[in-house]
Amino acid sequence: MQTHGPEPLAGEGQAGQRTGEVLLDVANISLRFGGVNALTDISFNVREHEIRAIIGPNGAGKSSMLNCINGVYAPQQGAITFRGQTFKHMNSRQVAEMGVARTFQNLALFKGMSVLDNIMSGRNLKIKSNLLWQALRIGPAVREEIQHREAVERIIDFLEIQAYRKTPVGQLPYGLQKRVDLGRALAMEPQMLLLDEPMAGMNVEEKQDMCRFVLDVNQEFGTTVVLIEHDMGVVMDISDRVVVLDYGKKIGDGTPQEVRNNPDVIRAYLGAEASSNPPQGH
Ligand SMILES: Nc1ncnc2c1ncn2[C@@H]1O[C@H](COP(=O)(O)OP(=O)(O)OP(=O)(O)O)[C@@H](O)[C@H]1O
Repeated sequence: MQTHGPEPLAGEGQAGQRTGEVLLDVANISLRFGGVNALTDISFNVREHEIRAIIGPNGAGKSSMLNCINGVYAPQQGAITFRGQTFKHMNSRQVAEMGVARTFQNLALFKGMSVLDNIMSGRNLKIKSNLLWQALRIGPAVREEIQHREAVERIIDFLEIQAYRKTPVGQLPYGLQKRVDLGRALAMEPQMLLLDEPMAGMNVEEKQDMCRFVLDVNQEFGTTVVLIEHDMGVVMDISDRVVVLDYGKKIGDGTPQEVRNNPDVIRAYLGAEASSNPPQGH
């Protein structure tokens, strides 16, 4: 398989001896919207168990990249290979079935439904019994429902949201809603989790909690994480490697330390009036 970017050997990730083989390989992706080149010839890879960040100024192409990976957008050029299987025209459901789950920048939860039911909705792909069995609550449907409920309860415990199990999601503070969104993605038991700005709009305490949960998911379940994040302190703290995009092009790729010292990256952030928020970390 073709690989890209600086190559730590398997097991040499920043966070210790835990990264493995290449799980996701993005090769020469280009995506256009009419006259806008959202992505131009982007290549990078993600290793098993890695936390890989995608950063860049506003409009750099980060969400577009995530949308290509999970089948929302079909790039005009390039190929994406997940677990050795290359997909060009795969839709979101097919990508999800392969083990890729995603959270969204703007929450896409069912606000009137309880925390429990929202997380349960993440199990849809895993429900095997047919609709008639489910409606009649007979046979395998009952056993299956018990299993799914147990899995959801484990996630609720893991995310420490037991007190809100029955609360309609719309009544929760924003930070907790983001946690429920993570829970719904985890309910798919994904091999790879795509997080689109998981800390956006959070206060310091909520960010610390979310960081802890992302690290715990990565370490306890071995889930590979790809995240878009604007908070450079968070990115520098929790990522093994970072891809930097600017105007749809890749301008940096490496460990947080390498990216922080990359003159192109510094220039892009300063140029994008982000001088108050260059990639310095804490
Ligand atoms: N569906 C679309 N139709 C037309 N243009 C789009 C579409 N999605 C993204 N773009 C354009 O592609 C470019 C990259 O946008 P994208 O949202 O991927 O950037 P981003 O790095 O995620 O930005 P932000 O940090 O502001 O969320 C922008 O110029 C944007 O206007």
